Amino acid sequence: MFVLRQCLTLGTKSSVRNFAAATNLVNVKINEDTGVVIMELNKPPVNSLNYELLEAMHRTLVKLENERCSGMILTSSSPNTFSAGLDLLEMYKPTVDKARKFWGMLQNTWIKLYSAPYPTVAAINGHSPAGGCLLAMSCEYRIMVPKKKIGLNETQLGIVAPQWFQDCMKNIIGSRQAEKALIAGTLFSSEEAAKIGLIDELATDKEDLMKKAHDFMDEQLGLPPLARSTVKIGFRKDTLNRLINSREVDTKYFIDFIFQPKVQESLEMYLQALKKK
Ligand SMILES: CC/C=C\C/C=C\C/C=C\CCC/C=C/C(=O)SCCNC(=O)CCNC(=O)[C@H](O)C(C)(C)COP(=O)(O)OP(=O)(O)OC[C@H]1O[C@@H](n2cnc3c(N)ncnc32)[C@H](O)[C@@H]1OP(=O)(O)O
Repeated sequence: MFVLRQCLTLGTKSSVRNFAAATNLVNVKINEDTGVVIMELNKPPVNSLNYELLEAMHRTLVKLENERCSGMILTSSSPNTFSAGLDLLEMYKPTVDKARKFWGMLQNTWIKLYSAPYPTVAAINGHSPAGGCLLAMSCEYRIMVPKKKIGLNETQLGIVAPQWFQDCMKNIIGSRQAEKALIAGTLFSSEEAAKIGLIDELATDKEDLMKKAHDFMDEQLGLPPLARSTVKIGFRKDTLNRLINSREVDTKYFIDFIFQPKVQESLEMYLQALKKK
């Protein structure tokens, strides 16, 4: 399979097609021979997840349902960051309507990504805090370059990782480790994340990252797809249903929380600190 992949990558015949996207916020390429898709987040400088980026991801995930997609590798075009998490400007002094629309799109995107029947790999080529970590945790397998940071650091910002973010972490590293990490808002180095199982593999560099992502994909493509996806969804259904059955309550928590003056103050201070860096 590896030889086949090399031929497809290096061969003269171009079997890779750009997947028509209505925006350049995501670059999507599908290998027409293998059906493997690479979705690259492309919102410089740090892929902060605003409504438009989430909508572009969601639209792509919906489109992939009608394509011969056998698997998806999620990565980023930024040299240093996989995703900086939710765009803080979506939470800082929004209108209620804007906040509601934003949160709804985040929920939609997560539900699609978490429940994708095909194998999904996060090729984490840079920092991946908070919502960035959520995206990575929603994939089935995580590979990361060295010396970057990943984790749910919301507490450090004076905000709270929603239940479904927390559930994703618990499912990966276990309840005790997750509780400690969530309370402290720990950002782990790539190396620490590998030790506790938050990521599955460390890559040596970006080239090795993509090679390892394709290796994982090759292994998965050798499995009977229906059996594979049935087991996957079986493992994920409780976490999915917990949000699906409480979307409205979850949105209300989000809105009530971010509109508190103390939370707005924390966000303002954090945004200023980021700008001053
Ligand atoms: C049980 C639960 C019950 C109830 C819960 C109820 C409610 C929940 C309520 C809220 C939930 C919210 C959940 C939130 C999730 C999130 O994802 S919040 C976002 C957290 N993200 C971060 O903390 C990361 C911040 N960014 C960084 O640390 C760094 O930028 C980086 C390490 C990612 C990259 O570093 P550099 O390469 O050095 O880049 P710069 O820092 O210089 O940044 C460049 C540029 O981008 C701006 N920026 C960075 N991150 C963000 C962001 N997340 N949003 C918006 N903008 C961002 C930064 O300010 C710089 O801007 P300029 O100075 O160039 O204008």
